[in-house]
Amino acid sequence: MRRAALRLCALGKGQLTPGRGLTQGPQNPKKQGIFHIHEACSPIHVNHVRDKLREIVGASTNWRDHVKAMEERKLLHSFLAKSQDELPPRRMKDSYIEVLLPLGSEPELREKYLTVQNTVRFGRILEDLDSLGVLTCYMHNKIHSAKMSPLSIVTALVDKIDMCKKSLSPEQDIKFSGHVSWVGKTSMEVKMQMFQLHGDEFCPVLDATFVMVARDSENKGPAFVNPLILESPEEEELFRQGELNKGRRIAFSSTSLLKMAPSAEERTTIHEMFLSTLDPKTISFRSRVLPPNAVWMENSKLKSLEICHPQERNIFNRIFGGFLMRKAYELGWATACSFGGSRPFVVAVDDIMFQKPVEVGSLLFLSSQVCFTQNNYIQVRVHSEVASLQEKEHTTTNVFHFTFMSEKEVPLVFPKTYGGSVLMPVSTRACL
Ligand SMILES: CCCCCCCCCCCCCCCCCC(=O)SCCNC(=O)CCNC(=O)[C@H](O)C(C)(C)COP(=O)(O)OP(=O)(O)OC[C@H]1O[C@@H](n2cnc3c(N)ncnc32)[C@H](O)[C@@H]1OP(=O)(O)O
Repeated sequence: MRRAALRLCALGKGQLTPGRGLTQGPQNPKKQGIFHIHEACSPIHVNHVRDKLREIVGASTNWRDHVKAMEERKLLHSFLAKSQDELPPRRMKDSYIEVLLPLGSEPELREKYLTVQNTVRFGRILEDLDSLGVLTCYMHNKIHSAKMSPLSIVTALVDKIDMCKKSLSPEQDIKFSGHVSWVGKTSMEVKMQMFQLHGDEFCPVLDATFVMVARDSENKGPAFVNPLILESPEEEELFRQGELNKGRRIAFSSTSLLKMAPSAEERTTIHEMFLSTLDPKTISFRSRVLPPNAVWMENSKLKSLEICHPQERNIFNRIFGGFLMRKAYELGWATACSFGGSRPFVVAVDDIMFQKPVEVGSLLFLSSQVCFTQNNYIQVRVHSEVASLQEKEHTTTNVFHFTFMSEKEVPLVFPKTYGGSVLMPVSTRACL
């Protein structure tokens, strides 16, 4: 949570420009990143991405046959490598894909992506990014002699998504691109970009970094991925960033407030915030009052429940990560909207960790709250838990962090409890 907080701090101070800046003019996407490496690529239609994934994995098209399809996948076990050295290295361009979302030319498709404010549903974009990320990884690990892959590739982490534009038009075509930019032993980092047609050029609107993990054919244990060969200084730099990201994630998880107490500076900030909410008319620690233009964090909460029907399954008969993200995002958006009292625009998404798969048939409990605000910015945390219909026990599957920009300046949020102040990014408060 603390890194997301620091990003908001930087946004508030104008230090951090999401992506390439909100007012970016038209650019030629072929000139960016590693685009020039694959000039001849023709984009896949967005509807074909899932069909391709289904073919690669051999997933059933109806729920009735899902057990049989999974039994067939067991046979692919023998194609799994015993070590990474057995696998041929791949270039970044081997996994490079472009996907077209023709909102401009296909009005029937537009309906699925449309908001009532005549913008594009970001939740749908999250679903497309998730599917594209997985397809990119299958391209990287493609066995040319086999139609089906022995790997089950799952989303482990949405490291970050930065929007470079406030809102997207539902009437202009969108193009996605993605490629594997770093590999470990069983994990891969994927970089994705999104562009929207403006005049006759595709302009950048979003940058995303996801981490995918390869599992065996039954999705029960880890599986090796093909190594990566680097062909230019640009690719070496992307790979180096991937290494740094891995190190940062390890360091970040070891400083989690679930594992260690707040630092002296953080404790001081928490205490000062607590003191600022004490009623000056009493000398009691129990008598709390809100400072002007502030809201108790607890009063910003919204909750929802989803039943995870088979329709929302992924190719491995678990619940599709993109669906979980869409539902969490929409609850987060509603939380920001009701808190700020005006229309929020998503600015960034950080650190969505997929800790456990969600089984089909589970009950999905989402709970969302504002955990920090600054000027027009609202940071929302959505916590997701599942329970089966039979067992009452709840298990956390994800924690989502969304940063929104509201049309109007928003109130401050104050935690009433120690738990609330730990959720609050104290390091961000310290930088106010
Ligand atoms: C039309 C009809 C339709 C028919 C049906 C088809 C329906 C189609 C509709 C959907 C289509 C699209 C589907 C596309 C698929 C989407 C994917 C998903 O949904 S997936 C669903 C959503 N996702 C899920 O459900 C996943 C749930 N999570 C899990 O299962 C596990 O936490 C785990 C497998 C991710 C890691 O398990 P763990 O025991 O920790 O594993 P290990 O210790 O063994 O480490 C292995 C490697 O992983 C690394 N690593 C680990 N964590 C992270 C991290 N946070 N950050 C970074 N890295 C991480 C670690 O460093 C190591 O790397 P390396 O050193 O080897 O390189």
